[in-house]
Amino acid sequence: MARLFYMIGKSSTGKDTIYREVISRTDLDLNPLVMYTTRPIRKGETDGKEYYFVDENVLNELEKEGRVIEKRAYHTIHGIWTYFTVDDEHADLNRKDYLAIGTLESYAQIRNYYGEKLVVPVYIQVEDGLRLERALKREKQQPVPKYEELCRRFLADQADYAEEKLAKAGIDRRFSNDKDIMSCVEEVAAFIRAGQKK
Ligand SMILES: Nc1ncnc2c1ncn2[C@@H]1O[C@H](COP(=O)(O)OP(=O)(O)OP(=O)(O)O)[C@@H](O)[C@H]1O
Repeated sequence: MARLFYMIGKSSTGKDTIYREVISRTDLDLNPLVMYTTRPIRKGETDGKEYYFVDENVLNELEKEGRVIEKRAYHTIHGIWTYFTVDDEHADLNRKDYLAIGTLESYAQIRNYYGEKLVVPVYIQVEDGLRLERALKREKQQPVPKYEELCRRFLADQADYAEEKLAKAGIDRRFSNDKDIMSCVEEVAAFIRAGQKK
């Protein structure tokens, strides 16, 4: 049976980094399920890789066509950034295994859309102080660091990933990325491999 391994976690827990490592493991044969966003592209990102970077008009068109599975809008200090998943020609969930990154909320909606058996959550966590340090270091490397946005996201994450919400969504397994990134990658890869055999 095909599966969608859905990676979630607060900002700067290492999801993108772990995602890149895990998806490159040819033995796992995972396909990317790339989401869409209206947020501006960051330095080092590629359209169609981390996200499809589109504008509001494209989002409105896709919604009219009934192809938006889930969407979430963030009221940032730079305007509204919408992240969304589209039932498009890239998703062949009947035959292939996929790896995606999303939020706890989008996970719940995707699971409702595709079903519990198909969507497997992979929750990444990092101790908050360490996570804030990593977020700041990453932001400093941007041409125009957006520190207010970093703080907003940090605080929003505390509410979005509250323990009761994790419990309600049925997240019982956690992958810690407090230490060396590769040990977390190995743990996630082993979990996916075991899930593929079930
Ligand atoms: N184990 C680790 N040790 C040290 N630094 C790490 C580790 N894992 C990730 N990082 C660094 O932490 C920063 C955040 O990682 P990354 O961008 O992958 O997080 P993310 O969860 O995808 O964040 P966001 O959701 O905000 O996009 C990056 O600069 C990354 O290089």
